[in-house]
Amino acid sequence: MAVMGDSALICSQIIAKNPDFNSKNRVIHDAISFRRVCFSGEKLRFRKGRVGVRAVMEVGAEERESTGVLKSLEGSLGFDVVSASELKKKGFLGLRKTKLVCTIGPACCSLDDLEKLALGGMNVARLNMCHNTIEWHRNVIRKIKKLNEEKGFCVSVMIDTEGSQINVVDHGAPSSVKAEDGSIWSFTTENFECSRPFTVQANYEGFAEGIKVGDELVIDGGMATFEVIEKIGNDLLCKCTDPGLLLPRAKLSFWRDGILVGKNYEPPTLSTKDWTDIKFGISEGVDFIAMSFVKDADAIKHLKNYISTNSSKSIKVLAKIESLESLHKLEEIVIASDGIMIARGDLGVEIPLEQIPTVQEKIVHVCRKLNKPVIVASQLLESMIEYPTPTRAEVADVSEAVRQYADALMLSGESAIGSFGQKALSVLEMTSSRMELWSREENRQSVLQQHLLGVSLPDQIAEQICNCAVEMANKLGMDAIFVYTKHGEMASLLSRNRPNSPIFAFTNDDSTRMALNLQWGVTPLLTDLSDDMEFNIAKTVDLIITKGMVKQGDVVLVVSDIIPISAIPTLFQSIQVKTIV
Ligand SMILES: Nc1ncnc2c1ncn2[C@@H]1O[C@H](COP(=O)(O)OP(=O)(O)OP(=O)(O)O)[C@@H](O)[C@H]1O
Ligand SMILES: CC(=O)C(=O)O
Ligand SMILES: [K+]
Ligand SMILES: [Mg+2]
Repeated sequence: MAVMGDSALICSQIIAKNPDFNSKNRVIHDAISFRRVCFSGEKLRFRKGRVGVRAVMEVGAEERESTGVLKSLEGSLGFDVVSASELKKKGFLGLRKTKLVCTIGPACCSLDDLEKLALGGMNVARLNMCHNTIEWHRNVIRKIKKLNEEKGFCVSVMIDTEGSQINVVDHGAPSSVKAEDGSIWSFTTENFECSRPFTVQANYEGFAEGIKVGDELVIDGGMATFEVIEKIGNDLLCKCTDPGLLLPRAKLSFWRDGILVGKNYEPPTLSTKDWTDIKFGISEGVDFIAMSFVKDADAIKHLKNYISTNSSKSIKVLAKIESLESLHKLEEIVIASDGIMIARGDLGVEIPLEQIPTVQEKIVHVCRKLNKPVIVASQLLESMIEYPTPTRAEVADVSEAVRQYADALMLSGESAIGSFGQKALSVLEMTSSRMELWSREENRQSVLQQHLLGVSLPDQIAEQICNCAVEMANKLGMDAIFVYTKHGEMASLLSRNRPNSPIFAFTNDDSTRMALNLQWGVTPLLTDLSDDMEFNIAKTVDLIITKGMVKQGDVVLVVSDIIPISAIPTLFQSIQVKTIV
């Protein structure tokens, strides 16, 4: 077995490097089903029996902690540094369940800043391709990967496409411009000199197509409103009817009789620039691509097909719900995608603001029903872009998203350009941990409504096993759930039930590990998995004991769906209970 070979190598390295490794380094080990005292340097017999292999593991783990030389042993357990230290400090129930996404921008792109965000609990770094150069993004991605590799973090990378919304390219001023009541403005796609006042350049050639005199042009969902008074070729002459600010890159939408118009002649979901950015993301090995302004499932399917033929690694495609159309086709989009982002910023431009809370709750619910991770994004702690404390209303908004059981929360400008990005992250971290604890203590968890996802019998069995496992873990107050999973399916089915105990997902697939970073309550661990499930379970439980992460009396529920060693072509799906003695 591969694991035995690796262990033998590690053991001989220890002996060679540490001739005076003495009895003080003795590892006294309480394991599940046996007790064994093992000395470093002891001649270990390598045979198929588990005792020999375990003994080597123990010596190796102790050695790594005393000198930090043998990183491969941390690898054999697969913990990232942040989860490992949280677990040691706070115990199983202290692990945060809600995942945190930070948008990386000029305010947090140095190696040092990124490391601070990683230490602060950032699970996913988001790069918005609307801003900055490809070179800048490449640099940031490489820094994150370097931190993961060299410092033991596990931060996934997401790129977010620019998308094809109609927005302002130029309004003749470096920052914002005020539109006064009754003032007349020309909206054009022509590139003009900065000296031309009252002129706004839009980014899309066909922006005025289908627009009629009398239609309303709304800026950023209500920052300012104009009435179209004349069409001159491709240009629109408009009168300001509701004064306000025009910001750089402000979004334009058209309304007729209180209904959004102009959707038939909008540009495609993925522009030429988006495809360039997607190719870049694939070449840099990002973990997620978030698609802006998704209209239907087709664009998602198209991108997923493209990735499956053009990327050597599996990259998850997230659909951003930020238009009226995407709300109308919500279920088909959720089914087609690998996850959802509720992009409340642009969504608030297309639907009345007072509808955002209920729409958010509905999307979170649909995602949980269909088992897709969901991110709540935009303006969570907006005031922290400028101020060091959040408003009470912002904290309440964050808590509500956690109470709704969103998988993840996202910082945008708060981290990208804000002065208090790390502090904003710690507000998310503390607020979500507090709400999770309250929900558990008050027994507020909402039970998953029965909705069978699986079509084939093995899928249905997996789903039922996960539902039962969580029910059992909650009822019996189990300390942790361990799951062994190749593609993350079982882990996500467990997460979907939002158990009280944390889920440790052991996988030997790096892209599965990085994708699980977005799933509620899952700590993904990259580890060697052998075909022998009993061996995997024994090995991982042992290592966790050795590293002081469990204590006597802890009860762990183990769920697995890996083909057993006999290579009989059947899936072996099981629930086991392990008590640490
Ligand atoms: N890479 C970057 N370089 C420069 N500025 C950035 C960068 N990323 C974000 N920002 C700034 O942070 C602000 C918030 O960022 P974010 O990407 O969340 O914008 P958004 O408008 O919510 O997203 P989207 O464009 O996807 O709708 C942006 O308006 C921009 O000023
Ligand atoms: C995140 C994003 O795209 C939005 O809120 O519009
Ligand atoms: K974007
Ligand atoms: Mg958006």
